[in-house]
Amino acid sequence: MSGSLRVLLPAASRTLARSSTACALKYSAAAGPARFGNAFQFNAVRGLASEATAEAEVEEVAPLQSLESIKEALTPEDAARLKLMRNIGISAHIDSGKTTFTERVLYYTGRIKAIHEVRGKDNVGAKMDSMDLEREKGITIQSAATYCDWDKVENGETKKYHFNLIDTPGHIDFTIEVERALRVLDGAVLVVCAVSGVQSQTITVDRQMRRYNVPRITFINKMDRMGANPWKAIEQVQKKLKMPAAALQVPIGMEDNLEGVVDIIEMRALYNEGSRGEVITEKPIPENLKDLVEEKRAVLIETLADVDDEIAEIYLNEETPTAQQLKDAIRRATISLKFTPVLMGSALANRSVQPVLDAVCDYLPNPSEVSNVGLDLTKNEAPVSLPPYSSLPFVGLAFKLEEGRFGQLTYLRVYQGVIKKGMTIFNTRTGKRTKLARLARMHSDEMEDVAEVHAGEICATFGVECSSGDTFSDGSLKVALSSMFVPEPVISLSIAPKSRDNGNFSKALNRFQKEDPTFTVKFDNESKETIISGMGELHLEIYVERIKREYNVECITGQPQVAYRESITAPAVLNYTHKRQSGGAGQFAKIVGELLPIKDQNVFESHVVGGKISEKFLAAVDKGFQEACEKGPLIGHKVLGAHMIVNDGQTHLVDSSEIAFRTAGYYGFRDSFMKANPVVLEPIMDVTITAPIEFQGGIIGLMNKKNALITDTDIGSDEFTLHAECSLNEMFGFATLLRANTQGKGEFTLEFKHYAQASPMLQRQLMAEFQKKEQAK
Ligand SMILES: Nc1nc2c(ncn2[C@@H]2O[C@H](COP(=O)(O)OP(=O)(O)OP(=O)(O)O)[C@@H](O)[C@H]2O)c(=O)[nH]1
Repeated sequence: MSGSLRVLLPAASRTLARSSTACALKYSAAAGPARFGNAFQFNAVRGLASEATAEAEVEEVAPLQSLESIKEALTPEDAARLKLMRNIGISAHIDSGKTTFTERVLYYTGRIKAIHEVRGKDNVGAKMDSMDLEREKGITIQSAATYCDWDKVENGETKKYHFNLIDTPGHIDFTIEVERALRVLDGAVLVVCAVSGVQSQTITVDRQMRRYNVPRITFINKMDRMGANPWKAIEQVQKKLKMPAAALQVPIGMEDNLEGVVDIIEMRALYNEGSRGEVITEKPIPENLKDLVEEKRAVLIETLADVDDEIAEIYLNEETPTAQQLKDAIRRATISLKFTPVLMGSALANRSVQPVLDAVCDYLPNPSEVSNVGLDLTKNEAPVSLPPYSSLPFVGLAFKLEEGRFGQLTYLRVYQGVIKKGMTIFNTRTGKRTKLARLARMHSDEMEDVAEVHAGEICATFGVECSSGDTFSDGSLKVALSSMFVPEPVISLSIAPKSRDNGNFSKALNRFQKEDPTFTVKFDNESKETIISGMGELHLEIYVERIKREYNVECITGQPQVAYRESITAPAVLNYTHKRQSGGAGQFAKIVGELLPIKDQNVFESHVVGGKISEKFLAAVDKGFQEACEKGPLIGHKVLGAHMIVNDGQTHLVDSSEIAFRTAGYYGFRDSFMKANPVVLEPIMDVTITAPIEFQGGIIGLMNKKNALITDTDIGSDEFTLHAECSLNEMFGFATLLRANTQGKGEFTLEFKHYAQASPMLQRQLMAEFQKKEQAK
């Protein structure tokens, strides 16, 4: 995937992405989940984080300031403020009920006065789905940020917790939104459907959360549905997500008769009463549930004993832990990513949402319990920790850009210090300074102006020139939180406005490109076409629709095209001389070396000794090589997997120049490439299809026809899920096909898996098409 970063990120982030990997092992798990500035570091340390979890005693990352000044920096007011703050996301498979759940959270916390359903009859739509398109399709496309306060009673005292909440989309095509949200969150609620259990997207978001070390609590929703089975869902969390999990509750009644839950830690029954379930009434545990409660409490203790030393000791001594001991252990194990506590209820039926809010306070970390790591740009990008204390200099990350009614809106997470209206902030990538005219806290598409925002918080600013992923400081620090993991676009299509462009078409493309790094736009000089690329058909379809609705520009689009890659399968000799003698100054450059296959990246290396070719000329060869990799010789697609080594060559005193060496790099590569057994690679996708059981045979037949490799099938009570690997090429138009074959009841997701060699027939066909196009020029 490194190729994607090289292509998609601005130059500064590129350097960070590469160099920071080297210091990845300076990782501290002991202090809680460490967040690195860069996803690649996560990949590098993920093994540590997920396998050894918090036991991994790795060197702690030093803070920017001295330890003494850090200690002094934490004022008692700040400590109290942070203790009551939670930055959380809500993630799940499509249609699990995230938006419905969030709507209840906003209602119960008093943030909104009425509940509107997703695709509800009142035509208002849920608060968090603010785009028209979202309300129409009933899906969440953009993540929306909001905040609310939750009054929690602790030992008879009411404490006001402050939540920053991000609703994230479930569709794989909008996966970058999920990645962005996770980067800035300290914890998450994973919503799982009580009937469907762990689904394909649950696994994807879980993987994303692991990448960003986000602790999570699990909420099993839709307990009011027929066939709801929380125990099966928990088993799936353990097996499919490979995460120790246990219920903290037992449902009172099921399906239509769901009344509330038994809290098996405090041993009390909690009933939702009132027309919106807003009143929680505590009662003794119903007689008929006592055995089940005992059984599930024992399971909870046993599961915790496996992941927490204190509970293990109590368990081995055959003692019973107290409620407080259990709570402390759950908190420790959840924050160190060793366990996920499971709660259950129904958002739609207004059952048992409030205990989830209590669990967020009890078990998810506050910003000071997550160690965030930045890179010190003045010290060779050495990792530095950024404690969320208000008295330290300001550092913030722009994690999302959005064109709002009031101009460009930039969402910021404040990692350190305080951001104030009127202050000048400094973009550590571009060096640009901006005076902050406005600062706001967002509530979906509405906002509330504020004068200052403290460390740990999320806010929005206006008119700040930047790209998504840029770091800001007050000017006294030069640190970068660096970029997020950016998946590579796998699909492209040509697009043109139906009538003459009055500027709106380009405006729309510029804006979407800036907001969404997985959406790219380029102009193909040869075909004179504008090409947009993205993560799937739906992803691009949504943008075409938004250009029409938001910019009033109807577009004509071409057939979707697969992003193929060209690669080599054997080593080849490099020996190329570029010589030109036509009047004026001549050109001369000779390079000798080899071309080798390498996995998932393109690398240029020089082994030239004794200054036979100067550094300047070698850099020019590298440029020529990179240029050639942009358009391969076979079918004009990007090259992936080429390692060019130059170990010898020749220069001419007068005729050698950078241009000459760049040309030699370009043509030398192409020449060797053709001798290195070249092949075309095509994207292979992970396909997950869910549909009612009666369609199983038909769908298997459909996938066999597409030469898909069926890797797994799961049969539920009324639905089945099929997992397969299939080339993207074969999956075009699958939405229509699946609809037709399942009476519109089937669903599927596609996720890029890897590149694999295309069949000889497809290669021949693509090459013939390319040659025809070249000849027609
Ligand atoms: N029976 C039942 N239906 C629910 C429940 N929660 C949500 N739903 C329904 O499930 C559907 C999907 O709910 P959403 O809240 O839009 O789900 P989502 O996860 O936000 O969906 P995306 O944004 O498309 O990913 C809607 O029709 C809801 O009314 C529940 O607790 N019980």
